[in-house]
Amino acid sequence: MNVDIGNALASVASPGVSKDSLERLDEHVADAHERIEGGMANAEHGYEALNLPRRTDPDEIRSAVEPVADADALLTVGIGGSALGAATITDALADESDTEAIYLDNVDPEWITGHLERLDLENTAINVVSRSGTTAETLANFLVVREAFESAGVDWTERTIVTTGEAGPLRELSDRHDLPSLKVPDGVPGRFSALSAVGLVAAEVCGHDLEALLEGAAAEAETLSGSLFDCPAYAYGATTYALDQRGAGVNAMVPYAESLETYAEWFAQLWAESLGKDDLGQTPARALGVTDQHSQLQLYRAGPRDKLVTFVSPGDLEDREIPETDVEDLSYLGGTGLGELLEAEFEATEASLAAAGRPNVRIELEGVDEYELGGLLYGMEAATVLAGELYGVNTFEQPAVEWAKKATRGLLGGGDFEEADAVAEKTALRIER
Ligand SMILES: O=P(O)(O)OC[C@H]1O[C@H](O)[C@H](O)[C@@H](O)[C@@H]1O
Repeated sequence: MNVDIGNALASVASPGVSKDSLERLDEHVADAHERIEGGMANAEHGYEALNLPRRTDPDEIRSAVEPVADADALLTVGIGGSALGAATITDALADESDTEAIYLDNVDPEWITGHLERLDLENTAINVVSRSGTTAETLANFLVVREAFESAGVDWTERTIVTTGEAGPLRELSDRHDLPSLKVPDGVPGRFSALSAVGLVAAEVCGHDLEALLEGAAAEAETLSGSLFDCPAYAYGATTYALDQRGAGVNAMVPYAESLETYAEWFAQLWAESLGKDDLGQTPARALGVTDQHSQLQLYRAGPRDKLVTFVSPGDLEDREIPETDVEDLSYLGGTGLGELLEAEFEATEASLAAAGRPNVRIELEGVDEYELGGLLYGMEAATVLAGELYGVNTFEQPAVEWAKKATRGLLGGGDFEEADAVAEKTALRIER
């Protein structure tokens, strides 16, 4: 990926960052890079994720999924980092696949029932993913899915792959039923695990090229260096950090490709959980080009000056011609392509923000394929790690999320957790109809 930070400069935007400030920040980038390189070399928790392009073994994944390789549908049961990386990949590359990829990452009972009633379970495979093996939503959904398979007379043990940590309830269950299983690599937090089995099992079942995904990521890894001016990922991490320091507390991720909508969800988790701590962090927002030009753009161009917009330009998409028309006012559209229109809208929107002095950054891809996607995922992970170093936070923990997990467990009688008491102590001021 390439990154263009021109529209984030103080000469264009406010808040903006001057070239001089970026040069001063570059000294901190050099220190941060040294820390990151050391962490990678010593396989330290979190930093190890940046080694995945070299460590992940596609053959191991291929052999684990062999028993279900012919599935018409793959039900991935997982949440957060155990679903969004895989979903980003299979949604982005969906056109190349005959297998329907479904992600059960919510416990909405009607929605789950709808999927289970609709699918031909005999030709459906289950991909259960949980790093900890204890996440209530994932385990509950798995129990429900399992029972649906049993009721339909389908042997779920023949149709299930498990990806989890070394130990825990899901590992035990997988051992007990002798299920094909893969391990979430040590030192790799869920939201950084897209390029491991966590993200790649679904990609393999859907027929995507794992080697190309990893090669794209490895090429991005090659760019990591001690200067933001030599490394697109660091340029992004450092610029967003500098803009946040100057008041851009919101980062709206706006891919200009329908296929990358899920990528914005993945990025939101990565950015929010990694950097949102110690009263610091930048709030990720999600939007889609061109659709949200007609809903959110007004706010981004004329609302409070607290936002950075990050565009993802997908490069050339396979175009579709817009037919000629004899309606005079529409004649400018005839003979062009939808892709051309998309590109023009993107450039116009980018220019409109710059003209209003609103900071924006452009991430450029050369198409949406495995190689480019691998580079994008890796690049944004590296950007996040770099930003975490600059903020001085612990990028790889998420203690604030654990609090609500304990409260939920306490409420359901799954143990004695003082966090659950806070639910009963809620302050109420209800206005009734
Ligand atoms: O993979 P799991 O252990 O099931 O965790 C799934 C998700 O749940 C948590 O609440 C964390 O905040 C996420 O970072 C994690 O990705």
